[in-house]
Amino acid sequence: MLSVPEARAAILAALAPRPATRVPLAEACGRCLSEPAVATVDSPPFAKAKMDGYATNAAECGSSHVTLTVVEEIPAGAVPTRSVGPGECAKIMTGAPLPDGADVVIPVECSERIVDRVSLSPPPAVRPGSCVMARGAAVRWGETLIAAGEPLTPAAIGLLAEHGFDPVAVTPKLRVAVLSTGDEVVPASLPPGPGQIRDANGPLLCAAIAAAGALPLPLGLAGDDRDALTAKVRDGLNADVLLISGGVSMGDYDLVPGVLADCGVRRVFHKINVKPGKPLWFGVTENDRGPTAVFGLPGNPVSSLTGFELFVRPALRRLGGWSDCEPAPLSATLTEAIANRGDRPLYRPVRLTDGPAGLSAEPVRWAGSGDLRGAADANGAALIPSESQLAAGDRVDAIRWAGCG
Ligand SMILES: Nc1nc2c(c(=O)[nH]1)N[C@H]1C(S)=C(S)[C@@H](COP(=O)(O)OP(=O)(O)OC[C@H]3O[C@@H](n4cnc5c(N)ncnc54)[C@H](O)[C@@H]3O)O[C@H]1N2
Ligand code: MOO
Repeated sequence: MLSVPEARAAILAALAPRPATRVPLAEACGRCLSEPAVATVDSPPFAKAKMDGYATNAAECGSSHVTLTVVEEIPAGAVPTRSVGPGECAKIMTGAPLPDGADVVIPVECSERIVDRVSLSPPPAVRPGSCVMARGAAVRWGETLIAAGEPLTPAAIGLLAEHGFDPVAVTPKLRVAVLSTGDEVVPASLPPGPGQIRDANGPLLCAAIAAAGALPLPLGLAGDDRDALTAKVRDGLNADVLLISGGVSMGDYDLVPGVLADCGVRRVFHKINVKPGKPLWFGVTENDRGPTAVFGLPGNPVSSLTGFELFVRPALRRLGGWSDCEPAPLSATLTEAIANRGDRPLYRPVRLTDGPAGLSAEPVRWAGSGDLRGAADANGAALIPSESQLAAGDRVDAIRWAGCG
């Protein structure tokens, strides 16, 4: 059986970033540029006033009182029509270009206007550049703004806008189909009959997909019937990724691996040495739309969630062109003793909290891979090695789940 790192490496090796698409900049947040963005202008493009006030030369500001002639007014958006010489200044608004001859702005609070002259009380130690943002202080033309493979943040979107990247070439928003299986499962909106349960995995996985910045495509439910399951799977293979929950283990009705093989999905691996999530199945297939990555996630809801965080999210990052696809490695201090008597490494739901002594991991009450109550109290998982007994204060590796603070 593959270890977690081996399984993740096999997934990342089997997948490649999707080809770029041009989208309006407003739709690009969270996605990756397909090539680096290079500055098209200096920023700011001209030396500009950082305060409303009077632009003049620092040489005029040597004494605590100085009276200057106001030669013009420069609102933001206007261009100075003349330079300022000795004994002169220009009234200027925040964001307006400095006139030639000026290298400081004295804030309006330090001034008293007398018709076309102004009496300034410059703050002590005014130096050239005071209250001025120099041309190119933030960015120089031609420098790399954002590398390919970095997910775009709101600030990055603003930076791209500043340099005219609209529309912008990014990896496409991934479409992720979600199918829940099992005769016992009914939609969450309906009352379950005897022996039945509501579908928790469909809504859980759709929420995790959305939190990962992809587009969930809910396919609903398929019972333990080979033909019905095959029809739904074929539908799901039109997406970039298909997630199927349930039916991947050893039971007589665990039809998923067989149906996927019938549908031409090439198995990369089945089963991982981890708890929860051991029976996870992963494969890929090619069709008219390009490759589809297929995950058979174990039916227990916390197994599906763990499988998503450990394997599906990195796969989405890989397809989305991220340069770093691995879950962020965290190290936390256990707040209480915890044992793993099993023979598989355990990703134990915990509450991760930042404190003065660093990150702590508090095990939540948890009854195992069917216990969503415990998982909902957690915001991540701590890795407890197989057959180990850890004490309060021991350090553990941890991961944070998406969408949890
Ligand atoms: N003989 C063996 N039995 C099992 C093994 C094994 O190695 N040998 N592995 C166990 C492990 S570990 C897990 S995890 C489960 C996963 O099995 P399946 O993926 O086949 O899932 P199901 O049997 O369909 O369901 C398991 C469990 O989860 C419930 N479930 C299923 N779908 C949903 C849903 N959409 N929402 C909420 N709950 C769901 C289902 O009713 C079962 O209780 O197999 C073990 N068995
Ligand atoms: O690995 Mo299963 O996922 O124990 O619950």
